[in-house]
Amino acid sequence: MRCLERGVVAWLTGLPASGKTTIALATAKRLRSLGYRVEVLDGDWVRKTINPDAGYTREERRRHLLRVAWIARLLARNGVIVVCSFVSPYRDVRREVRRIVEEEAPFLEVYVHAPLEECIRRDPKGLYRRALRGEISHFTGVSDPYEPPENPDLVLDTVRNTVEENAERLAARILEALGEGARGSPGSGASP
Ligand SMILES: Nc1ncnc2c1ncn2[C@@H]1O[C@H](COP(=O)(O)OS(=O)(=O)O)[C@@H](OP(=O)(O)O)[C@H]1O
Ligand SMILES: Nc1ncnc2c1ncn2[C@@H]1O[C@H](COP(=O)(O)OP(=O)(O)O)[C@@H](O)[C@H]1O
Repeated sequence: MRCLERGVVAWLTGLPASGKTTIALATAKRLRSLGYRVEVLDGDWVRKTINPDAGYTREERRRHLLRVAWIARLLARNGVIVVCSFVSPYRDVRREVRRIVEEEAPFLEVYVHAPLEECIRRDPKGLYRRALRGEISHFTGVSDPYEPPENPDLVLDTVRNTVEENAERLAARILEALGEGARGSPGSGASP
């Protein structure tokens, strides 16, 4: 197991069904196989466990995401690589998240991109179908806005690229932020 003095937070933002969870898990698997300690904080999981009362109004999402930012910060300052996957649709809230994390650890904003029509086509949970019928209020992409990042650290296109290609790119970007070198080879800059 590699021991980093300080980790990093990679924050995946994108529409529902854009591929955030899938990429987060594939990236974590890849980094763990290289010996890094990785935590994935995912919207569905956090909403089931830590934040069971969080709803989807703007203010509820903001409170939910700022709590996650603090958890991610604590983990990262203790040497854990944290991959967060949240719709996190509002630019100003993502800015607040970055500010919280960057006081103690590097932060990467990662835009997981697929066009809305493709997300609607995938619809793995059937939520777009329900939202389009008017059964879910404040549904991102349908009845609530998604504000794309203006200056993301990385863009992952989930139509053109496979899950594995995107996971490889994200893992490489994370290792770069850690100063670990592109392939994370042993002895390439890990903290003593
Ligand atoms: N109204 C509404 N808007 C957006 N998403 C909704 C909504 N209601 C339920 N869901 C499902 O909840 C997942 C989003 O949770 P997040 O915590 O990532 O959202 S947020 O960052 O607080 O905006 C999101 O999961 P993902 O598909 O994994 O993104 C949806 O499946
Ligand atoms: N290149 C890709 N990257 C990620 N997901 C993809 C890709 N191609 C198809 N998918 C599918 O899209 C869906 C994305 O779902 P999920 O990862 O839960 O997205 P999100 O967490 O953004 O809601 C999954 O069913 C996944 O198999």
